[in-house]
Amino acid sequence: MAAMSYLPLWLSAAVIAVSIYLAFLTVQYFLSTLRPKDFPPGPPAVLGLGNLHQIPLKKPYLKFQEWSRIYGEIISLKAGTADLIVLQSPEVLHELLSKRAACYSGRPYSYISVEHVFGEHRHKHILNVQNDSYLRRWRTAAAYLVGKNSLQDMMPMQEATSTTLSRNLLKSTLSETLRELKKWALATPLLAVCGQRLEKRDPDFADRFFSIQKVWLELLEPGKAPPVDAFPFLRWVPERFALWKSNARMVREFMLESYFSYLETTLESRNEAKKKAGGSQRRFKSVLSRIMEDEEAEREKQNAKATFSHDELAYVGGGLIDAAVDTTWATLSSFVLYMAACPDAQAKAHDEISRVSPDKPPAGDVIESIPYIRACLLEILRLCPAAPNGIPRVVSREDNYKGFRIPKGATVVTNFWAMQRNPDDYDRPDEFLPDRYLNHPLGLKVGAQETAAKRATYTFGAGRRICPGDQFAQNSVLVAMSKLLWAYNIVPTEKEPLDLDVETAFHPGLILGPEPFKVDFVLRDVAREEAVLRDYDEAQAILGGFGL
Ligand code: HEM
Repeated sequence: MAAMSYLPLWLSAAVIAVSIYLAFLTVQYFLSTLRPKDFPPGPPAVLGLGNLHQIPLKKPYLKFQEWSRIYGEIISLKAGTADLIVLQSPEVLHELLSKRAACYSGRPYSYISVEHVFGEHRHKHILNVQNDSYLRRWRTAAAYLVGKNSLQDMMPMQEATSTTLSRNLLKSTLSETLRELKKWALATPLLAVCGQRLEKRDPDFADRFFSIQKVWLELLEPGKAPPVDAFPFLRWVPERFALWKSNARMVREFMLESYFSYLETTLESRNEAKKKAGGSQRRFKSVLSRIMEDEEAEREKQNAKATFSHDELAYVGGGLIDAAVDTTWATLSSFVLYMAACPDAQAKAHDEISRVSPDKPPAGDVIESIPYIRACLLEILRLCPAAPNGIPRVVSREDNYKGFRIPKGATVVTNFWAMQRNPDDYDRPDEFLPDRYLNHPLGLKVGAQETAAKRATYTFGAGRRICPGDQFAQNSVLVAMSKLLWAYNIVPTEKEPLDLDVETAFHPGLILGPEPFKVDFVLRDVAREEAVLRDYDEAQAILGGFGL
């Protein structure tokens, strides 16, 4: 105060005003880390931190599940000043994401992704597309993965990559086995989306793809990347102290290179097809080539609808492939792990596949006649959802659910993990019991409440942003598993039982896939080797017939 008396009056007044303002901001900051009374319930928040210290950086869905038992189907958390809403029941998922889609279909802003990875293409990447007319256009285009006829057209591609996987496993050493599953997971959407065979790319493309994808997922993972959204000052740390900046650049460069290469491949094959027009060859139309065909037709019309630019198309293709690979890989790998760990279930699956396809590896249409293997897939999707917390949404305007206020700007997380392990719905929910789906189409236990919101799986999300690759992914995994089960016994390499514990056997990142595990693919009998090779040759001939 003594020092102030030497300052001119106006300066003293300014210092006091600034101090009051800063004090006000500080109080406001601290108060906004506490949960308002009318928000959905949740664990008590601490002044200054909210619930930040209680939200685990790894496998948060386990903690959310614990909280669902205490606080119910919808909880709210304060991550510092940010609001987080966790949906934990099919009913709240259906009500908010499907019925109130207008309010819950945007994606939250992520500084690292938007500013450092997407850059000038920020409005084109599906992970950052908001609930607007571009989303509708994007989703209409991706519908080539959804309709019944489109799924049928894709089937030869899924057969071909599954046959290649089965053939490659004949000669794979243990360390190569899991890599083969990854290559399959990339090869399938690559063929479907841009009509390119993985074998026709650089030999190191798959390895580069997976190492960059790992870096990319870590940049999205709380705990691996610094919390630059909660603490903006971290954005200004120079690159030499902020590894995430160079990692984001690496992801961005690979994204540009790969996305535009998918588009170039499609353009080349379309040009080739045009040159050969009138020839007898049937050509496969990938998702991107179908979109281009539609767009050309649209441009020829007067009053044409808006069409995609070259760059937008590259991002449609790239976004689809990126979203497909790790999720499908995780699902197939979990399936393989559970088959090896549960020999009784595998024996039933073997019986079923031998019944429907006694003499040769099954074709794609087998997926219509394997209810037990389908039940195994549903059980894998229930127990090991590849994205247990989905992809976050943002609330676009304030809403109210059963008297609870849901604030504008809150991030919404869907906890499929808790929904799919709820003992009120499922008998012995933590166990692998595929028969539950034979006893009830939704896998529900006797006496479980059946509401319109209940589904066989929630793993693909809900509402306007539901996964567009849902059926395509399920078909891919079913065809691959059918071919693998036809040819092989999947057995643990070592005597000890395989670990299935989510805490130790599964990766803690955003995608829930198994940590490396040891299994052998042992031919069920030697005669099957020749059949697998023949199946592979036939698939190659089919791809050749399609001009691939
Ligand atoms: C088992 C495999 C898969 C799982 C578990 C899975 C799961 C999911 C989930 C949970 C979402 C977020 C949905 C929501 O916000 O409600 C999503 C979005 C998405 N998925 Fe999948 N997915 C799988 C396979 C695929 C495949 C094969 C493709 C494409 C070929 C694909 C393309 C996408 C795209 C483009 C989005 C973003 C959609 C949007 O934001 O509008 N997914 N997926």
